[in-house]
Amino acid sequence: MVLFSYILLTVIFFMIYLFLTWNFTYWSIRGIKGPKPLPLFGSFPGLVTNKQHFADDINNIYRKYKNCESYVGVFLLRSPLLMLLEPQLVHDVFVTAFKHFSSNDVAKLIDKNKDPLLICNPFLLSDQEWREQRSLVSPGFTIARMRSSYGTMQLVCKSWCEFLKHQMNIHSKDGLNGKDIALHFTAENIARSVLGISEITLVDQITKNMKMLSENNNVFILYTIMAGILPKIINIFKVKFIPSKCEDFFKKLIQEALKIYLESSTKRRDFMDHLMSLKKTHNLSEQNLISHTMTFLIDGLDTSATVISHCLFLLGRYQTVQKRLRKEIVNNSINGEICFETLNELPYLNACVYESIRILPPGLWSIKRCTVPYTFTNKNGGKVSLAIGDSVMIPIYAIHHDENHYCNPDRFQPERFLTEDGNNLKLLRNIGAFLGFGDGPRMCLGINFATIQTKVAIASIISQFSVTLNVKTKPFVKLDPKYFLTQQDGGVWLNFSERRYIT
Ligand code: HEM
Repeated sequence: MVLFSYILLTVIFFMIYLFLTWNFTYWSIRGIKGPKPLPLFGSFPGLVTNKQHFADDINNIYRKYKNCESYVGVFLLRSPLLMLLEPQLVHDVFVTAFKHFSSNDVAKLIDKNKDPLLICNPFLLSDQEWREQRSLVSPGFTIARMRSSYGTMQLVCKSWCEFLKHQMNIHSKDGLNGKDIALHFTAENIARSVLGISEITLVDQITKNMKMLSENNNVFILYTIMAGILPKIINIFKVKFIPSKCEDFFKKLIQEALKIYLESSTKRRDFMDHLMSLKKTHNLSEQNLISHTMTFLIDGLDTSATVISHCLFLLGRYQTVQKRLRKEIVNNSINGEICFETLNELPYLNACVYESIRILPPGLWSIKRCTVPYTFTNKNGGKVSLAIGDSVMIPIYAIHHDENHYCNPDRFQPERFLTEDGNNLKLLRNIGAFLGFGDGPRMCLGINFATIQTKVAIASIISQFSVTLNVKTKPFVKLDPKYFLTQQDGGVWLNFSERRYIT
């Protein structure tokens, strides 16, 4: 009996082992090199063990192979991915060969019937649906529309700085949590300048619900892991991405915003106004209006807060950069305020924001699906042909930290984004070395709003406060393995001391 149980257990373990490893030859039989995958973990143990961040696992593979290969075969748990190591190939995927890779891989995990708030989000759409929805909303993101929200953004900054002074009085020893205060700002800013809502209790609830969605969405995280082990599961069932409680909250919030717009007697020229004109011209349903507005909250709130908190972290760590930035801001302010056109053209502020996004990009990697067969050529002359449904991984964080493109890559050095003709960013993007907002036809739709929102927040803080790192903050850049998203290890804790004399 004991012997029988022993044999049965061995057979079961062997079957599980076979199941977990049978497709690990996917790349080797195509002649593609890559790290030896581990059963269950695939090529990225950090994803399961939490010992190091998933993006650091990617970075290790990138660094090991980049000098001899243009791409390697890797496994996300059990799912095969072709990881690109040469920025030029990455640029091809985003721009020149876009039609071959026009879908985001994550879209396959979402069921739009279960998540009606996501039905119009361009990030999750493919083919004709994506083209239609993106072209419908794009005119809502023009610089002219952003300009019309700028006055409100400045008011939000004022109340945010007052909030910080108050918080510092209460928590002077512990410092303030950079991500929390940045989320407070982006939530209030989007609530007031996009939704037209100014009730502060709602702002707190927006932050709470967004955190639930991005940090504590355990069901969806578990489902993503299961889909990595059993890819076919996505054809059988999908889970809801937005928990019902959050969905109800956001739906009511946006319905309230639509009501405020309709009842207001002043003409607005903002994003909401664009959506309302679409309602008339394209017969947009209320559900579509709500979903387009939700895109702003889902894609824009946490990403911008991440950039603001990390930019403050790096400015706190590099005091000479902070002083130079303050000088630029103060010299270009009139009565403590910067006008919209000037804000857009401050070169050092721009460079600080882009350098923060380079060092700690909110999108650490990207996975694109092959939509039309495509062949990549390796630097050693080999080739690999991808079929529809194969996926490529773009190691954004690793490319941003590659010393071939950025010397001393961990150093915060905004000067690298300054050139006399101001073209350095364009150059880096064209060689596939800067991907903070993606590139090509699917490049971040909210880039104008995101950069203005981030710059106005940083300018207000730096002109009014000296920012230093609290002792709780680890000074060297390292991703926190406990979070799937971008977060400095241990969090960002900041001290703000009010500046009495503007110099
Ligand atoms: C600093 C803040 C932000 C960063 C760093 C950022 C970054 C990105 C990145 C890397 C992508 C993916 C591009 C790709 O894989 O092809 C993206 C897509 C997108 N972003 Fe942003 N984003 C930010 C803020 C915003 C805001 C405020 C919005 C407002 C609506 C927004 C809306 C979108 C949308 C709709 C897409 C999908 C575009 C498409 O697939 O056609 N983002 N963003």
